[in-house]
Formats: sequence, C-alpha cells, structure tokens
Amino acid sequence: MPAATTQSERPAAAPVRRGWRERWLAFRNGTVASPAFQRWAAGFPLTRGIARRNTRALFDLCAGFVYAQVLFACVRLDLFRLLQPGPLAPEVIARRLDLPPERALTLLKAAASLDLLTRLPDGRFGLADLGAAMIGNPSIAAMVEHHSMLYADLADPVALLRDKPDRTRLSAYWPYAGGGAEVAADSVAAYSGLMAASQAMIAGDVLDALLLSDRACLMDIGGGEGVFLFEAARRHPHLTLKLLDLPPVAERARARFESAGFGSRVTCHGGSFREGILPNGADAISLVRVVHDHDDSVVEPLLRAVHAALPPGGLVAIAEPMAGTSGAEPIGDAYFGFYLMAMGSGRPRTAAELSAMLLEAGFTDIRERPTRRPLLAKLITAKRT
Ligand SMILES: C[S@@+](CC[C@H](N)C(=O)[O-])C[C@H]1O[C@@H](n2cnc3c(N)ncnc32)[C@H](O)[C@@H]1O
Repeated sequence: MPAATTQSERPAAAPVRRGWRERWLAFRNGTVASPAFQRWAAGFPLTRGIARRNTRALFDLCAGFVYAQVLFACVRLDLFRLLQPGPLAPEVIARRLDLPPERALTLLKAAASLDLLTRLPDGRFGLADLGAAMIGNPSIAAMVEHHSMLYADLADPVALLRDKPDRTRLSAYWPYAGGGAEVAADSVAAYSGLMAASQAMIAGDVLDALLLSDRACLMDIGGGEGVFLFEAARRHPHLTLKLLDLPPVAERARARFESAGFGSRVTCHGGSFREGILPNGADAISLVRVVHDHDDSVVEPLLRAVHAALPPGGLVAIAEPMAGTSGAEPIGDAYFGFYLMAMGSGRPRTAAELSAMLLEAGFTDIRERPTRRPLLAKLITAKRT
C-alpha cells in the first residue's frame, strides 16, 4: 500500500497544456454565452443569420415535446386521413373531429407551422408534404402512438440516467429486453405488429443494397413476423428461407408464411439466439434491427455464433439505424440512445464499432453498403473466409 502523502508532499500538478482547438472553443463559448454579445450578434448584418439560426435551433430543442404532441394529436384524431380526399374548411374539420372550433383552429395552425398541413388562401386546410408522407407510411403513426410510453419513461430523464430501473414501460413492451428466455405469446403481439408495419419501409432499402443473387439460403435472425423475408423471397425466387425468432414470434411468422402459400420454401425456428447455437444450412444470415437492441455481452457471442453457423464464403448482413450517420446524428445518439436506455438493453453503435465487432468475431471483407435512407437503416456486410 503506498504511504499516505500530505498536501505539501504531493508533486505539483503539471500545468495542463491546452491545444489551439480547446483554447478557441473556450474563447468562443465564453463569447457566445455573453448576453451583450448575443444582442450585438443578432443585430450585426454579418452575424444576424447565424444568431437567428442558433436561436431557432435552441428554441426547437426546448419545444420538441410540444411539436411531438401536436403530431400525436393529429394522429389520434386521424386528421391526415380526414384531409386525404382534399382540403376542408376549419369549421368542417372542427365538426368532424368533434372539437370546439377555436381549439381545432389552434391545432390546424400548429400543424401547418410544422409542415404537416398547408393553409390555402381561402382559409381551408389540406395536407402538406409531411402530412401526406404520414398517409403513405401508416407505420409512422403507429410509432407516434407508441411514443407515449417512451415519453412516460423519459418523464424524469436524470433519474433514468442515474439508476437503471427494474421496470419501465418500454422494458415491459419489449419483454426480451430483460434477457429472460421465456416470453409469453400475448406479450409479443404488440411489438411484433409494430415491427412488421415499419419493416416494409426498411426491407426495400436494405434489399436494394444487398447482393443475394449468388446465395442459396437466407436466414433472418430476429426476423419477427417475416416481412423482411417476404420481400427477399419476392425479389429472389431461387432463395430458400429460414427465420429464427423467439418461439411465439416464430409461430406468428410461420402462420403468415403458411397462409401466403410458401410451403417448404421457408422454415421458421422458434428459439433464442442467446443459446449460442444457430440453425445451420444458410449461406447468408441477416440481422435487421436486432443488434442495437442488445448489450455487447449478448452481441459478441451472437456474432461468433453467426460466424460458426455459416459455411466458408458465407455472408452476414447487419442492417439498422446506426450512430454517427451523417445528417442523422441526433437519431442515433439522442433518439436511439435514450430509447434503448429506457428499454433497458442495447445501444446505438456506429458502423465502425459494428465493423470492429464483426472483425473480432472472425469475419473478413467487411463493407459498408450505401442504402437509400441511411437514417432508417445502414447496411454492413461481411464474409466468413
Ligand atoms: C426490433 S425487433 C426487429 C424485428 C425484425 N427484424 C424487423 O426489423 O422488423 C427484434 C426482434 O428480435 C427478436 N429477438 C429478441 N431477442 C431474441 C432472442 N434472444 N432470440 C431470437 N430472437 C430474438 C424479437 O422477438 C424481435 O422479433
């Protein structure tokens, strides 16, 4: 044990040498924090634009919850579908939504300010780009509804950061987040439906970027109700398919494939990938929106098991939203970072982190493949040599 030292005996701390970048940051932050500078910058022609953009960005951060609740109200009231046939006058909308006219107008104006609706010169309201996009993607509405649980879990974000609560609304919603092998059939229906609805958007983007024409059998691990495999089957009629998911989810997938007449082309395996052994026979394995749900202690053995299940030359594909995606940084680090923390399992990873994990598991030829909408899913492939 080292002898205790007194204050006077301690060697003087070496002066911290700050690089130019740190000194510049300190100077800039000190300047920007000054109310006098802010006032000046908001008026000076060369800085006015930056000052306004920063003020707006900070206000948007403060108001984000309110914007989300405006969207939530539109979804709950089914406002976008009401306006799908064409614009309506505010009084008509108020009657149809059973809202007092002045409250309906507050909602309509709020939605118009957020580019969900547009106000025509005659005073009627119709769909704007974002509202129309909501019609085309019903899974976004399902996600908006689902967010009421996330917001409840985030009501005290500091408490969430300090202690890992035993149970949150999201950990109950995603029963596998707790790591238990047993999940009841009735506990998977809600999340499997939500995933199946949103998978339609992802599958097309991922399969556009994933070369499967030289593969014979694709296994989708954590494949949910099979929506990704349905699309793979449609595009690649020569492929046989396997799906692995927890038993009640695999059963839902099996029922879907059976009613679609897939016969022996697809096999659904009910089991847990945490057991370390995966079904053999596939020369391509996909993990779509699966890896980010799990801690490193689960993902590392999972990737080793994927490696072991593939033949030489076998292909693995990881597709999910990734941290550090250019232009979508808050989606990875802020949204998924806090979502997964509330769920109690997993973390958003960068493409570089996933690539390092693949390398560690024994894979080679690790490549990032560009996808159409990287903020929804990026794709990394690798091979077993
Ligand atoms: C976020 S969902 C993604 C589903 C699907 N891949 C998609 O993108 O729509 C994660 C899936 O992994 C499955 N899963 C979670 N833990 C698992 C485990 N230990 N073994 C097998 N599947 C598991 C879940 O049941 C769920 O279907």
